[in-house]
Amino acid sequence: MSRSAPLGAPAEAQNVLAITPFRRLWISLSLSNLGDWLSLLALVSLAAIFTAESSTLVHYLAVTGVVAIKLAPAVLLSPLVGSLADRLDRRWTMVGGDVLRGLLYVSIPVVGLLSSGFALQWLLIASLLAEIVALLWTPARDATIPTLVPKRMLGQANKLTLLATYGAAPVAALLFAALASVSNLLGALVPSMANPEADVALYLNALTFFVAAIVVASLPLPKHAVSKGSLSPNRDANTIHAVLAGRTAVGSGPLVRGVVTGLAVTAAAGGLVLGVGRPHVENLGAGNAGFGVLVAALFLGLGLGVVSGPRVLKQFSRRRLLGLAVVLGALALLFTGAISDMVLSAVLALVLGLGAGLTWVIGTGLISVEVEEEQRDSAFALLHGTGRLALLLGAVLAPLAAGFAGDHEIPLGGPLTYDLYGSGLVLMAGGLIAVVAAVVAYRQANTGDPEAGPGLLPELFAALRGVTPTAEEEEEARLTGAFIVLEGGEGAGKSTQVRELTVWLRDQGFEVVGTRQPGATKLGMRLRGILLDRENSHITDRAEVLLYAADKADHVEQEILPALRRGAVVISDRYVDSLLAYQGAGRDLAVEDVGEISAWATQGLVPDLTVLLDVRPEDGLSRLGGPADRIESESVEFHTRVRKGFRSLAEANPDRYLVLDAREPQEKITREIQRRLRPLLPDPIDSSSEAVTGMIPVIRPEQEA
Ligand SMILES: Nc1ncnc2c1ncn2[C@@H]1O[C@H](COP(=O)(O)OP(=O)(O)O)[C@@H](O)[C@H]1O
Ligand SMILES: Cc1cn([C@H]2C[C@H](O)[C@@H](COP(=O)(O)OP(=O)(O)O)O2)c(=O)[nH]c1=O
Repeated sequence: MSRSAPLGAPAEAQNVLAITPFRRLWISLSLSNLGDWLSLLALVSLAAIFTAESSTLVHYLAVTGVVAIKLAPAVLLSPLVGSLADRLDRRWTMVGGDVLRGLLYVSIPVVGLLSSGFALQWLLIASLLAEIVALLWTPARDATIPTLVPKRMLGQANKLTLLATYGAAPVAALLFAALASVSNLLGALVPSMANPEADVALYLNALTFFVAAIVVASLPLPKHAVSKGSLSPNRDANTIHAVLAGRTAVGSGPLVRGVVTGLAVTAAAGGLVLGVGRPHVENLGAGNAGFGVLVAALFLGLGLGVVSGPRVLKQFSRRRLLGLAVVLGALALLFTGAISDMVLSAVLALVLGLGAGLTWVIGTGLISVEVEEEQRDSAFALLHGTGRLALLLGAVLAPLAAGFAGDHEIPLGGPLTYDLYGSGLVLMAGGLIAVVAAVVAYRQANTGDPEAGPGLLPELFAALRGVTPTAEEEEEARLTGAFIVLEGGEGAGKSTQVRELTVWLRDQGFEVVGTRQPGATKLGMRLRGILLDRENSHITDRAEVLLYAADKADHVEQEILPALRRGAVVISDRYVDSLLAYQGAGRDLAVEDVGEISAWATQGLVPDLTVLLDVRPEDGLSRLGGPADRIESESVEFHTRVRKGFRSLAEANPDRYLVLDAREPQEKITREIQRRLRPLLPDPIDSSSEAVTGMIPVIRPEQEA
């Protein structure tokens, strides 16, 4: 179906959480992730608290150090450690990893208590060790999921894992804010704690890891052969490699460049807020609670953007919306820096997260629809890689730059002064650069848009009023199903295969529409009656073309297009090739003329795959029972021309055809078609739901057990 988007996902009726081992693993993952995010906030806060008395530069540098240690290993080192992880037992890697991380996090406040001089150093060392352990733990987790969940439910399982990973962030941030707001109480209860909220966050964090370890230890995991083969680093996990390899995808047009630039801008903006957020809220007079709220707002906005993206302004150009989302994120960053108010900063962080989330879903959506299949994988790899690198660079460079810029008091004359802090300066400067880059991204994404409608504002107003810009655009956006056609001469076995495939696909949870031409609609039934009635031998060749074409027009508009818009898989017994072969080649009319008429009648809808069951007319006709209809009773020469017609159509377009010998046993033919169809069916992971940030490596669709 040349106009369509990728295939629709199977309607997943069952709930993957009903699988007990997966549910337990998922709970343990959610706990570990919650602990992980909590530790990021606690460590940044501790680093800020430990250096509160030091110079501004040291203060900011300590924050830089923690952020770099928490984020960099996952982005830069995962391929090296990932291949080592393949050689270890998964269960014990996860259990050991959780226990070790728990112990390391407990050790941070304990060492702080025993030797305050060594506290900051140990904090940095222990967090680095914990991150290295996490690098081994993540691939073990990723490889365990496919062993617990049937293949067809992997997509759902991966979405839930992503939810556990990123959904944990706002929960952890709010929890941290809550802890901070009761810190006086905590301090009074346990007077020996130097930094109550950060210490309690770390103890809680350790507890989540210990519980996660117990859950995983008791999981009934199937034994797996520990890989002893050569090291095989996962290409996608290596961010730098992915970015380098994906550069070729940039050549595929300004759209990819626009999406990559846009994501880099919003990811870096998010990184800036993570990086200088703690010192920034301190400058605004809010401590740890403010930092928790800021991070929670950022991630809530992100989640909101990802979830609402596909539904926002449905009738508005996706390319323009992408550009606007990037601009929105950049402006939010600029204002966060310029406005010294905690509540407004939190609202702006939410808007920034929203912009980043929208950029991510709209960008990935555009790439999966508009980038050629061969380029698509490298475009996604490039997108993931740049997003993660930009986030890391933003988060690490921001406190560094803020430290060098320093905090200043600008006299405004008289007793009035304006406090210009390094953190605010970095956010504003970053915001300015981001706005410029966002405008570039907007232009790139909208260069050469074949469907560019009226100007931005008229289209925006029209979309807000709910006016459809063009009927075509709307259709384009909505064809998400798959269209498969079976063709061939009389008695080739088409109806038999349509039946088999329908059952097979329904079993996998797809909505399937098995249909045929002519005669699938009310009008079609009447036309079929006229066309196949042997009494109607007077029908002229041209009239015959138009009658079959009328059936197709009705069928496409009333049945096929609505089903494809719903995301169904449509399998049709005969389509336009029958018209070209029977009326074009068979009747000896000009195939080009017949082609034009059928393209007009079918609104240009082309199948994703046409299976030609090739059969000699004598063999096919001999399989049929009952009296021959008007077409079946044509001469063998006519049917031989039809067969040639089909074969030359398939030869002219081998990518879109599967030609099979109809004399083969029926089951073998079914298997061959299934094999060809499988890669066309939806990927178990929905690419639009993949990770936007790089804290934890992107979950890969499938890994061999
Ligand atoms: N691969 C096959 N080998 C032998 N007979 C077959 C095969 N596929 C189908 N048939 C039989 O041939 C006849 C015609 O099949 P059918 O699917 O109705 O063909 P079509 O729809 O192409 O006219 C049926 O009796 C069917 O059982
Ligand atoms: C769809 C279509 C069918 N036909 C012919 C082929 C068939 O002989 C007839 C449809 O009959 P049908 O019984 O559906 O085919 P089969 O017997 O192979 O299952 O109409 C055309 O000539 N042009 C067309 O465009």
